[in-house]
Amino acid sequence: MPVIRTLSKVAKQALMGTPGCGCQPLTVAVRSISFSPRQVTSDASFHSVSFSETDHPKVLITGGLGQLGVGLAKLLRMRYGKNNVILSDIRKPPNSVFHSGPFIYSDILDYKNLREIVVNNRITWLVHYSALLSAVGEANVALARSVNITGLHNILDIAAEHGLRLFVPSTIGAFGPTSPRNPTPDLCVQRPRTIYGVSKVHAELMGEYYHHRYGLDFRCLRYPGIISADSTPGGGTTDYAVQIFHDAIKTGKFECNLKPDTRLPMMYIDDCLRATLEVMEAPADTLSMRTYNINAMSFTPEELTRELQKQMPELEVSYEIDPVRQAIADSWPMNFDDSNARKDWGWKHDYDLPELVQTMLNYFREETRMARVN
Ligand SMILES: NC(=O)c1ccc[n+]([C@@H]2O[C@H](COP(=O)([O-])OP(=O)(O)OC[C@H]3O[C@@H](n4cnc5c(N)ncnc54)[C@H](O)[C@@H]3O)[C@@H](O)[C@H]2O)c1
Ligand SMILES: C[C@@H](O)[C@H](N)C(=O)O
Repeated sequence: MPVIRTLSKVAKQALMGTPGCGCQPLTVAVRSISFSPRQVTSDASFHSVSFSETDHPKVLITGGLGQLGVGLAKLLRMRYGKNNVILSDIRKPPNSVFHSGPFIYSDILDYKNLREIVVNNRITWLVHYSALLSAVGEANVALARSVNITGLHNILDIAAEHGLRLFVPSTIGAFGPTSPRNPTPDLCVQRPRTIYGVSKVHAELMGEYYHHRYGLDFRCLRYPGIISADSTPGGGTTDYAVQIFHDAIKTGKFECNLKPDTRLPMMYIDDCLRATLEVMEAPADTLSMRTYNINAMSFTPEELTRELQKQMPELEVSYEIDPVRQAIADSWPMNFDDSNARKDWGWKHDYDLPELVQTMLNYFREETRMARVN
């Protein structure tokens, strides 16, 4: 009974806020009475690992076989050692991925399995990449709701129980038609019209709530559309900007599913992965917020085509608009204001449109050359 009374007092303080003091004292109060978001058995705290800044973190990446996970694992393994970064997914990994470092099956909807992986591998950082993206999410709302929302709840509880540092990416898709679109600041109206966007706003808010309520070290970046050469996108609205390179090299022709003047924020994968590493390593006291926009460039299909045609004048682009993707794109930011990330933890992108196009073409040309040699 006294515990319940103390808890409700703590909860009341959390809701009302304490003038002149930050969230830290509340966090300490909550932890000192061992209040965790989900009922846990007593052995859970025995297995939890405290991460000292001088140690290497032990990282688990969920949804790691998508467009971004393998590249992130490579970057983190270079920094923390091969065996300190575990990739996981529900799909079978290709040989090259399986032999490049630890891989494990993990379905984020299976709470016990997740917990077992975190405990047995003494995980200290969790990068939560599993999700259904915007276009596939609209095609399967029930599954998107389950993976993106129920799965996130499992991740938050596991991370809070085991004192993990948790990274969850958000997206330009977390904004909607009533948000300011050019530029979109960190804090503004967020009323997305896709299940993907709704689930990502939910993730931002839940992560920040767990941070204030339970002291969870939650970190979140809103990624723009990510462009990569050696991995394929998983069904998003910005995928055209990757597909155009494949088709340009293979056939010299591309059919674009967005209108020529659809402007969206975009980023080369190396910038995205480096930003993720940098925000994960940033000292907590540099983070004035827990969810940041990050930006690099912003372009339309027409502008991307023109940049490509500087090197491939024969490239032909036609337009066959997909109404679902177009409606999504028309509700998203055109430009992202990432001044807080630049100010707080020194975010700076390396790739603008010309460097992006050059790097992508170099990759595909080299791949074609190698294929001819073999
Ligand atoms: N790629 C982008 O342009 C972009 C932009 C903004 C944000 N993001 C975010 O970054 C993260 C990674 O994006 P991505 O492009 O690699 O996504 P992706 O769609 O390519 O990969 C997602 C992975 O999640 C896995 N998955 C699905 N259900 C699962 C489950 N139940 N348990 C475990 N794994 C499951 C899939 O098998 C897939 O490999 C996502 O959260 C996405 O929202 C991506
Ligand atoms: C923008 C991002 O979240 C993803 N590439 C999508 O289009 O759905």
